[in-house]
Amino acid sequence: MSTDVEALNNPETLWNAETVYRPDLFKGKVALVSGGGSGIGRAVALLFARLGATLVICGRTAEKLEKVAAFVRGKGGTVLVVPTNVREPEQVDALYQRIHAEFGRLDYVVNNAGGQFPQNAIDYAPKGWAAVINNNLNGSWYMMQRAAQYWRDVKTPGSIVNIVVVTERGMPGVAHTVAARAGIIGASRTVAVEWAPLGIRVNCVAPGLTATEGLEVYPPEAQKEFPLANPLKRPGTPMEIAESCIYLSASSGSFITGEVLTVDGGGKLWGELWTAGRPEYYR
Ligand SMILES: CCCCCCC/C=C/C(=O)SCCNC(=O)CCNC(=O)[C@H](O)C(C)(C)COP(=O)(O)OP(=O)(O)OC[C@H]1O[C@@H](n2cnc3c(N)ncnc32)[C@H](O)[C@@H]1OP(=O)(O)O
Ligand SMILES: NC(=O)C1=CN([C@@H]2O[C@H](COP(=O)(O)OP(=O)(O)OC[C@H]3O[C@@H](n4cnc5c(N)ncnc54)[C@H](OP(=O)(O)O)[C@@H]3O)[C@@H](O)[C@H]2O)C=CC1
Repeated sequence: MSTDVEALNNPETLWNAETVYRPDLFKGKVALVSGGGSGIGRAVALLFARLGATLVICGRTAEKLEKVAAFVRGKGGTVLVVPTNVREPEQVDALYQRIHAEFGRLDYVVNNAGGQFPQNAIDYAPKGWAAVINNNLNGSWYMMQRAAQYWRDVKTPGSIVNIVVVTERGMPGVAHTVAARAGIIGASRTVAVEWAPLGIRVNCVAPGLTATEGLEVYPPEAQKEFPLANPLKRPGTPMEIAESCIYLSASSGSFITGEVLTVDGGGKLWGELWTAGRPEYYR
């Protein structure tokens, strides 16, 4: 892939990238981004911070989070780092308690933490299936349910954006994650109705192939075919996904709930993604 993944994910580049949003959009607001230490999550976190939000980032690896935090603090922003494994409900609970103790409010959650490995579904070990479901269905659910409980208890409105994958045509090589994300999309549509009386909006962003360091887990034969992923014949950028998350979180999204915003360069209409390599039959 000729795309310069490192440059597109460089914090300074992201911080200075053009954005359609005004600098004080989130002044006085608090935003939580899971998986904020790398890739899409870092881009979303940096954009929230740039637009004036107080930022909370979580993920399993403290060092990655601290690097992002140091960068934002260097720009004058306020950041709280809470290392958290979203698969552990007690850790998720402690995260929300900490946010309340530090800031006394929370306005936006972008539920981005997640991941999977490419393998033909017929070969999944039960432990592998369970790990991906735990990460992407259970972990995302704990994060969104706890956010809703928080907003119910403090009686303030809130917005959740769940990062999922494009599920319409499935995606060979990652059936486990497609199953998990389809579950989150279904849950989001359902709780969008249940939680509307609480002033809580719940939406999803479904990125297509996006240029992050996370793509390194895919085999070279899959990477070679990345330009076939969509009619624009390029990966999306972390900034493009970040701006779509801001669109749904901010007042631009105030009449949108239970929706899935697909940001995939048209990939669900035309494109091929063989994440574990293309089988002979389809050559
Ligand atoms: C072609 C491009 C695709 C574009 C679009 C696709 C949509 C999404 C793209 C992205 O998400 S990009 C990147 C996002 N980041 C990641 O995916 C992070 C990397 N992945 C992981 O960290 C792991 O896959 C994980 C399983 C999610 C981590 O969970 P955990 O730490 O619990 O797992 P492990 O202990 O490592 O493994 C548990 C279990 O899982 C099986 N397994 C893990 N890796 C593989 C593998 N490479 N191949 C086959 N099986 C695997 C295995 O059963 C493991 O158990 P043990 O064998 O270790 O006992
Ligand atoms: N890049 C792409 O093409 C696409 C990505 N996505 C999704 O977007 C999201 C971001 O991916 P991307 O930025 O590309 O890849 P990354 O691997 O860079 O991001 C995943 C982030 O999630 C964190 N994370 C993973 N598991 C957990 C966990 N159990 N608890 C807390 N944090 C966790 C990771 O941090 P740590 O390991 O330190 O915990 C990491 O920061 C993922 O959900 C991914 O599946 C969806 C479609 C396409």
